[in-house]
Amino acid sequence: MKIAILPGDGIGPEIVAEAVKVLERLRRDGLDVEWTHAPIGGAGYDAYGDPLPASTLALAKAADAILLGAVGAPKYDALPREKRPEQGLLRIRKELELFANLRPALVHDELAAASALKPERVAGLDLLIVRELTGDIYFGQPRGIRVNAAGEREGFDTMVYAEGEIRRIAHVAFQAARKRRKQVCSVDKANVLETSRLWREVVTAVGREYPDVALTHMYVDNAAMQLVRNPKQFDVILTGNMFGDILSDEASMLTGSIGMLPSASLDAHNKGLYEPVHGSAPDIAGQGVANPLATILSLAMLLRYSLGMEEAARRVERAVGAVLASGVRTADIAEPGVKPVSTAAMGDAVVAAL
Ligand SMILES: NC(=O)c1ccc[n+]([C@@H]2O[C@H](COP(=O)([O-])OP(=O)(O)OC[C@H]3O[C@@H](n4cnc5c(N)ncnc54)[C@H](O)[C@@H]3O)[C@@H](O)[C@H]2O)c1
Ligand SMILES: CC(C)[C@H](C(=O)O)[C@@H](O)C(=O)O
Ligand SMILES: [Mg+2]
Repeated sequence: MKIAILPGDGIGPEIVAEAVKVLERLRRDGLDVEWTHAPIGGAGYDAYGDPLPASTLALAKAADAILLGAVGAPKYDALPREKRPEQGLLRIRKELELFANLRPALVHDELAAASALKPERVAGLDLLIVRELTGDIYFGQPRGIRVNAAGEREGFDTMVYAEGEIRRIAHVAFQAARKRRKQVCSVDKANVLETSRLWREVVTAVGREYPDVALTHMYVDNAAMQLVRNPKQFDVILTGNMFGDILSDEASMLTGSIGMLPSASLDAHNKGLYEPVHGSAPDIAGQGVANPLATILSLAMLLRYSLGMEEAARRVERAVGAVLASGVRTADIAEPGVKPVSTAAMGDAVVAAL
């Protein structure tokens, strides 16, 4: 099995190095995997003048799965849009048709005290955000900055969803719910947006094919509030690209830190790109303090969904659980009075637990 490793920018290379340590350990134990590194984002721009170099895309297409760190850094902010690091990520998602973004928010008991909420509100929390990833206002045309009739510049984007795009992501959510607690909450803004009215209609129709799964609908503003008020009411949250982006960062704080949240972005055949939900964290990049667990847990998802190596995936997740139980903490999840360890020490602890 071949994995393309795309570290990216900022803390990306630091956290990905720890996931690679885990892979090295698994390979020593007989796992049949090999991997190749390639630049993406700002690193791609620096090397080839393109945030998604053709060689990186070719490597990603040829691989069985992709592990990505994060992209983006302030030094690229002034570049035209197509040269900016984030475009590398958006393009690889689109090129590989990775329309299904799974973002599980799971509270490890040991971290309940680190949650933004009271421990009893989040203890045992296990929700899954199913975010559509290749449509919505992220990709809709037209978009740009133009001069309006008053002679003023105005920015505009287009929010658009085709029925087929809604239908296929809805199926992913209902199928996921079948393996869980059989509840889907579809999140939209159907009281205001036409896109959302169609979204609700199509999701409702797909829901009829899953009579064993309970479907509810919620407006996104209410969902943002309910996630904080009573997150355990949710099993699977199904939503579009932009709402899912925002709600998943919010959900991360229920688990203690954004440094804990992994993700899988899958195509129709479970080929996937795996990455932490967080970004390149320029404020802490280069300091060796970032939490690598979201990336290591993304590797576990990669082993499970794209390589079919369920036992190896569980082994990695158990190792992370054991490390948390032993009290090892990076700064983002350290309780008051606990001396945090470095990124590398956290990776070493996971390898040792393996
Ligand atoms: N998937 C991605 O590659 C991705 C995702 C989000 C943002 N970005 C990009 O990253 C850059 C920075 O964006 P931002 O600051 O809004 O979001 P961010 O997620 O990078 O950082 C937000 C905050 O969370 C902290 N944080 C993030 N990951 C952490 C980790 N593993 N351990 C400890 N703390 C962590 C950061 O230090 C920062 O304080 C931007 O260029 C943005 O476009 C990329
Ligand atoms: C960097 C950005 C393009 C990306 C997104 O908005 O999808 C990020 O925030 C994410 O959550 O993966
Ligand atoms: Mg995001």
